[in-house]
Amino acid sequence: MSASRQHIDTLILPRWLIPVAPSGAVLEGHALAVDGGRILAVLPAAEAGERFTARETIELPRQALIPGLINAHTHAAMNLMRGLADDLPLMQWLQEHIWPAEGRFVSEGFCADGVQLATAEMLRGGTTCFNDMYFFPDVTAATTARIGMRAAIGMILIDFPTPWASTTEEYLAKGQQVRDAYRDHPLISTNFAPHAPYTVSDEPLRAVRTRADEMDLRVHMHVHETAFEVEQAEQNDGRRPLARLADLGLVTPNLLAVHMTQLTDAEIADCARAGVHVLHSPESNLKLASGLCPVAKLLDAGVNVALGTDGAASNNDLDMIGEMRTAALIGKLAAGDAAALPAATVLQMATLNGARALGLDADTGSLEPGKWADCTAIDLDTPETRPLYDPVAQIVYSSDRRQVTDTWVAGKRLLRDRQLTTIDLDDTLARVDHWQTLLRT
Ligand SMILES: CSC[C@H]1O[C@@H](n2cnc3c(O)ncnc32)[C@H](O)[C@@H]1O
Ligand SMILES: [Zn+2]
Repeated sequence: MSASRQHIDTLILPRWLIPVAPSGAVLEGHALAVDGGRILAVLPAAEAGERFTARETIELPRQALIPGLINAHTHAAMNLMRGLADDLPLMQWLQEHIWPAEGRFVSEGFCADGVQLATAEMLRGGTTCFNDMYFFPDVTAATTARIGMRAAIGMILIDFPTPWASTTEEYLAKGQQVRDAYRDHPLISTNFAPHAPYTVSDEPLRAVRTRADEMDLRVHMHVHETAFEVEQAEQNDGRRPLARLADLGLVTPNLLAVHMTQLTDAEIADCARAGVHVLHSPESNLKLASGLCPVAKLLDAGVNVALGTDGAASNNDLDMIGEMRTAALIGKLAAGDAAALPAATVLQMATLNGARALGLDADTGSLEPGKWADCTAIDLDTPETRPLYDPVAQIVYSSDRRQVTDTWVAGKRLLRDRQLTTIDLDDTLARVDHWQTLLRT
């Protein structure tokens, strides 16, 4: 009998298996079969016993297994600036605090240590993939690949000199080097990341548009974050930033527009027609009092909306479970409709929609055969999450990131029973202490 069974790497047997796609069903008594880092099958546990023998069988009798969460917008290394400048509006926060600190302290070492802290936080919170926009993207990519997490790395661009590059040509050339170094890497992908309409002028944006079209790469950018941004653009340029981006040929299915708190109904329809993806960061929008993204309207119009935390200096955490709860609650308020953004929709925003935005949905974002085994186990057998009528509602509305017990990326268990397997936490925190002492001066 066993001779006819296929020998595979891993069988995971959770109490609830929530694949997100092809259907939003919650499966009980099912198994996830993993081999070579990829999902081989999602099938009834009894059938799994008949079809497979596994090198490792992992029983998770208290847990729900979901696709790994995808943090679709962050600045990972900014974890070292968590709490550095709070309770300020965006432009004062950036101009008076964050940009001066970045000019003084951001370096290869800062980014390596900041990314190590951020990946530790994300893996402990069930996130398996993040989309990053920050200086030294080469360091972010190398650190993330060493740890074994998945990331989309932004080839950043901004009109002023920074510790990473000085001129448009240098930003683009150094970005291209990162792209070349990680071409075909199983964990690292790249995109263009011009900072925002108010910090990148037309010529560099034309260069991005040409290259993004040629390479079919995403363009990740903060857009319509605040009313001030839109008003300033109207005064200075006579157009709203989105209209300027459209004139530059950037409003396409490759645009990943972050924030989008200021949108007319006509702009929502334009985004839907153009296939723009919106990366929603509700907690950063709340903390900086930037505005409300009309998520329900965007979803109703057919826009793909994914979820991200933004950086830890404006959130102040990289907690995607908390972000789901906030997105659901604020989404209902913004829509004036308690039925808007139900839990299953928000879970999809934090998983499959993120993968779609990043162009990674053939590889991750749901628990389907052929995709990488990027998944997260959440203990729902706790006083805080009982009684349990609906596991998806319980994850979004009642659970906490500390209930995440295990996280896998490409079949590798990076968090095992709450212990990180590829990150030395003591070393990470010692490095954080060093930066805290420096930044405090
Ligand atoms: C060019 S690297 C990224 C750049 O963006 C800054 N940043 C972080 N969060 C935000 C935000 O919410 N809006 C605008 N800019 C942001 C970060 O500090 C870096 O300078
Ligand atoms: Zn941001």
